[in-house]
Amino acid sequence: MQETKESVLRELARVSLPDGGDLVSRDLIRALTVEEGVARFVIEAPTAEIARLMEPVRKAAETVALDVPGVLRASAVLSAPTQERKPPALKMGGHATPQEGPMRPAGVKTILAVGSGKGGVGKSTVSSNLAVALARAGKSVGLLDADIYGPSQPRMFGLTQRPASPDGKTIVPLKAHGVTVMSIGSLLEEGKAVVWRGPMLMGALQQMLMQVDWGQLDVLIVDLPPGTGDIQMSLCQKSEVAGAIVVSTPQDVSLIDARKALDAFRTLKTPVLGLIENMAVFTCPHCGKDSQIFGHGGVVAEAEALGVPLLAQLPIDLDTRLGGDGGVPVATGSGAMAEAYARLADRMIAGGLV
Ligand SMILES: Nc1ncnc2c1ncn2[C@@H]1O[C@H](COP(=O)(O)OP(=O)(O)OP(=O)(O)O)[C@@H](O)[C@H]1O
Repeated sequence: MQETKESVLRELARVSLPDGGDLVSRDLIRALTVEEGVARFVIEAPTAEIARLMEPVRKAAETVALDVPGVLRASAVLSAPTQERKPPALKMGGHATPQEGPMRPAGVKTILAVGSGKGGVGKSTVSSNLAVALARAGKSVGLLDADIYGPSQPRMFGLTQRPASPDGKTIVPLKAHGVTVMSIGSLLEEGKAVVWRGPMLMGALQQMLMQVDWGQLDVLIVDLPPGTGDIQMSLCQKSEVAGAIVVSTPQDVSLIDARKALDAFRTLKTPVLGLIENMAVFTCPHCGKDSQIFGHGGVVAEAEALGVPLLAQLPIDLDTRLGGDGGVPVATGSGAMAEAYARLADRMIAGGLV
C-alpha cells in the first residue's frame, strides 16, 4: 500500500503546473489513499480562484494515477483553503473564566451532543456524517470536535489549514462540505499531544464554544470524547444541550460502556434523544452473506428497555471508512450510506430535534 502510494506520487510528479513546478514539488497533494484499487487524493490550490482554473490539471492527475499497476480507478478533488494560513495568536486551554449565564453561542438555536461509552465505536464518523446530512437537508450546521485528546474531525473533513484569529480573541472556524467545523486538532501541530488536565480542558471547551464565530446555526453538533469525563459534565452542566445521541456497536463491552454514558446523561439531566447502532452488520461484497461481527440485537434491546428511539442502524461499510480517512464523509455522496444518513437527518428534523 505504502509502495503503491509512493508510485502514485511519482506519477503525480509528472503533472506540471502552468506557472512552474509540478503537483508534488509544489506540495499540493493531500489525503492520498489507495484502497481496493482506488486512488483518492485532494489537490489543494493556493486560492479558490486558482482552483477553478485547475480542472485540466485535476483530470491529468487522475489519468497519470491510472498508470500505476494495481490502480483501477482514480478520484481527485480540487480544494482551496477557506481561510488564510495564519496561526492564531490566541492561547488555547487556559482556565475557564467565570461567565454569567449558560455557555451557548448567541446565534446557535440548538446544541446536540453525540457521545459514546467506549472509543472507536464510530462516534466521530456518525457526528461528521450526520452534520453533512443535516446540511444537505437545508439546515445551517456547526460541528464542534470536543474530543480534545483525540480530535479526528479535521481529518474527516479534509481540513489541513488552521483557523484564523485576526484579533487573537475570536476564532474564525473553517467550513467544509457545507458544515462549519471547529476542532482543537486544527490549532495543534500534527503529532502533538494535548496534555491538559480538567481545568485546562474546561477552558478549551469554553473557548471553542464562546470564542468561535459560529454565526447563525440551526444546530451545533458536539462530538464528545468517549466516556463520561470532565468535558461531558462541563458541556451538559454549563451549556444548554438540548439532547444527546449515544452511539454504540452491538458488542457487549461497547454496550456496557454505552449504558454508563446514558446513565451519566440522565444524572446530568440531559435528555437522551436516541441511540445509534453502528457497525451493526457486515455484508460480504463477495458472497453477499451478512455477518454480525460485533454481535446482534443489544442496542435494539437497550433502546427498548430505556424507552428511547433507535435512530439508526448503520452497517460496517468500506466507503464510510475510506470517506472518513480521505476527508470526504460518505454522506456527501449518493450511495446507500448517504441515503441512510439522509434518512437519519430527515427523521431528526421531522421529530423537531433540529
Ligand atoms: N460504519 C462504519 N463502517 C466502517 N468503518 C467505520 C464505521 N464507523 C466508523 N468506522 C471507522 O472506525 C474507526 C473509528 O471510528 P471513529 O473515529 O468515528 O470512532 P470514535 O468512536 O469517534 O473513536 P474515538 O472516540 O476514539 O475518537 C474509523 O477508522 C472509522 O472510519
